[in-house]
Amino acid sequence: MKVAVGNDHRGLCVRPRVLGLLAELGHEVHDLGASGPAGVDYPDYAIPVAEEVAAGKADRGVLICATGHGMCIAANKVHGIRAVNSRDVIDAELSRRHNDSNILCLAADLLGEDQIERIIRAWLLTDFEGGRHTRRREKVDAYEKSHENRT
Ligand SMILES: O=C(CO)[C@H](O)[C@H](O)COP(=O)(O)O
Repeated sequence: MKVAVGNDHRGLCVRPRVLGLLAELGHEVHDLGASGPAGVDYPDYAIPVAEEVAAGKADRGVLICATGHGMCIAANKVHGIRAVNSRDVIDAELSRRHNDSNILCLAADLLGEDQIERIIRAWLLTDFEGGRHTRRREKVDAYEKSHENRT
């Protein structure tokens, strides 16, 4: 898969491990993250990654900040994005199986690197189950579509 990755200054510490893991797993990585320790603003990284995923230029996105919350909030403003902030493997798997999440947000301050690696591996390997979950996802999509271009 093509995976777009972004981090702010607080996600910088886990960036090498995440980029290395994705490459090791054979994914094509587009790194859009901050590369230095200077304080930056998470929307400047979340939105470009989300736009790549929404446009189909990337299949999935991974975003890392201190808590994962800011990245998740910002990414979900982009139409077509279903970003989740996962703290464990089961949570990440369920977000794929039930919600077809297309961006995974991670908390560098709250998760160890090993846990982050386990979460990413599981999330990338888990498929959307479809069925009743498709109907629910389509209701979200329909709401989003009906509110496009509203000011
Ligand atoms: O987790 C985050 C957003 O959800 C940011 O990484 C965090 O808020 C950055 O904080 P600071 O400017 O104090 O380093």
